[in-house]
Amino acid sequence: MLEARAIAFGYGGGPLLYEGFSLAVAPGERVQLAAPSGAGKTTLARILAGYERPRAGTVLVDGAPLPRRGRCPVQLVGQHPELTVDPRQTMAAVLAEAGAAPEEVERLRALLGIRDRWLTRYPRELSGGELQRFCIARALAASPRYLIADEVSTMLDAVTQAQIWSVLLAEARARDLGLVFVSHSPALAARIATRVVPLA
Ligand SMILES: Nc1ncnc2c1ncn2[C@@H]1O[C@H](COP(=O)(O)OP(=O)(O)OP(=O)(O)O)[C@@H](O)[C@H]1O
Repeated sequence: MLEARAIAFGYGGGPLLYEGFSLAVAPGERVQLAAPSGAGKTTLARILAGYERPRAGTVLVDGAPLPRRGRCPVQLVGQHPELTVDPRQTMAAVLAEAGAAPEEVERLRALLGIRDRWLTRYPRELSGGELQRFCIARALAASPRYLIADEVSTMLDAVTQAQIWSVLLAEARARDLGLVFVSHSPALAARIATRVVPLA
């Protein structure tokens, strides 16, 4: 179980975005975080994956806090893939970061349509959609128990969006992954979600 318990968060000394927010996600559940723009969905996604520390409350996986180093059981894929890759690394190195077996990397590459010729390039030499495929492959290669997907397909055309979500859905089902996602597309959300959680 992924649990956020009594989370309070505000940026700097600013007002709280939320207080006493709790959420529990079981393996296999696909939870849509729903709230108006600016309510703090992206922030909560970062808190759940351990990238932001709440002012109060805790994030637990099976009762234990997220590990401070090593592979995190909660992986985040965000809406700005260019911010999450090292610009000095080739894409082959980015993909290898998760430390997965070569066959698994190969399988994910094939599923996500990652071309051979992209591997020797640097992040700035790929389109946003191409880069996002790498970020999704890297997150899945880290064998997460929970995946947080924050508007992962916002920048993609309809065909690529459908392809990426069908991979995410198939992987989530096959691995009994818990999924927490943010999407501004009602049609997509209705297809993916097993539950909708309002943020405020
Ligand atoms: N690093 C930051 N420092 C200060 N304020 C921030 C920071 N990041 C976000 N905010 C503010 O915190 C609030 C929540 O932002 P967040 O991106 O989590 O909202 P959101 O619900 O994901 O919005 P959207 O649906 O528009 O993407 C917003 O008012 C935003 O301006």
